Amino acid sequence: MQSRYKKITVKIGSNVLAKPDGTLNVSRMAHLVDQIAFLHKNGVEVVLVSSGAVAAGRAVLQPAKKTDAVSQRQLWAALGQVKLISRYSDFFHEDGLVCAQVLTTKENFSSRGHYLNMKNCITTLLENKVIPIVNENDTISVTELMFTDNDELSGLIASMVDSEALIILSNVDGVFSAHPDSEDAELIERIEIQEKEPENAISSEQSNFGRGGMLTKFRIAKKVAGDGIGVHVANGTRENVLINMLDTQKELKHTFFVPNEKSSSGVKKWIGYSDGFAKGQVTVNQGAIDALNSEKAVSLLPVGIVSIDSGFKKGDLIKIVDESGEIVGIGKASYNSDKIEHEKQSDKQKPVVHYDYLYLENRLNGSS
Ligand SMILES: Nc1ncnc2c1ncn2[C@@H]1O[C@H](COP(=O)(O)OP(=O)(O)O)[C@@H](O)[C@H]1O
Ligand SMILES: N[C@@H](CCC(=O)OP(=O)(O)O)C(=O)O
Repeated sequence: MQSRYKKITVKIGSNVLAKPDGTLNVSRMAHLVDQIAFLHKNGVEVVLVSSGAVAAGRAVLQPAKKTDAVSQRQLWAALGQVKLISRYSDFFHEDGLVCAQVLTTKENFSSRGHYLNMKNCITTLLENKVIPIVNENDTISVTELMFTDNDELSGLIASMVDSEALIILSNVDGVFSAHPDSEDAELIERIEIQEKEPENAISSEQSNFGRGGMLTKFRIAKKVAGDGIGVHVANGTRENVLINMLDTQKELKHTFFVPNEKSSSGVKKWIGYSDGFAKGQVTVNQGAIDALNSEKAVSLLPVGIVSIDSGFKKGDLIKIVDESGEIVGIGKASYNSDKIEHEKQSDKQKPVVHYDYLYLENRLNGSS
């Protein structure tokens, strides 16, 4: 088989792995594992991000007494992750492969040190021909510390390991022009990163077992494609979906988010996905926005800052917003916010955020 890619991240959604009664669809799991093993034997490195722990745990037992939603989820995830990974381990073993479990939390992405440790672990597994299976550590990730869903996590992982493509498998053929159940819904086969979100076409409601829904897939796919990684959203319940997608001789109906031509550097990618951990915020004027988004490598100078919305220290991540509050980018502060006014008086202003530590939301024209 001639493969389109040599390194991919595959995300399998809860809806792909759960049967209507919530129990694990083991035959589907086995089929997906067989496809991954086939790709692996054809020289494709695969990182798997798999949901399904909560769905698998739900089928194991019901709580003995009335339990709040968070405790119930922790119970099911803790029970279900064991079932999930042991099934994967058995199926990969049958195909002559070894898999490993990587559990993570959103907080692990906030520290550059933890981020690099995780990257090193996954890279080492890949070098040893092991299939890493990543999931959120649902037992400790609760409420505000959670990823929106595993789509967000898969985007972070794809970017972290420098995948050529991210493949998001759900229970629909891709992104539709309206809810897939409605009569006039059509599959959108190609989405450019400049395209606006069809907010009213994509309902935010989730399917039976999913967490984030199609809207989060759309948002994360655009962000990942902006970093130069092609994103495919396809139906994981279809036979041979992964092989048909990767084989250059085959065609598969699905949605493809066209990647930006240039990719961002490692540190910029990490900064780009860490907006939830920003400590400070500055508002910038239109002149600064135009300069930052130009073809040139431009750092953020104090002169473009209209206001300091929340103070920060040297080394903190800060959000950069426009005058209507829209996010322009995120960067690492070169000095404390209380120095900005003093710097503004200087003939040779030092950048508040150096270009090398600046991640722009609008990376449409090949700029990074
Ligand atoms: N415009 C749309 N195109 C495709 N799917 C949509 C759209 N609007 C809503 N959805 C729903 O999004 C669901 C998939 O998201 P989600 O529930 O998070 O699944 P998963 O568990 O695979 O991550 C689909 O089952 C579908 O019903
Ligand atoms: N970590 C959870 C995944 C929840 C989740 O994000 O599900 P999905 O919307 O299917 O990606 C689990 O394993 O059940």
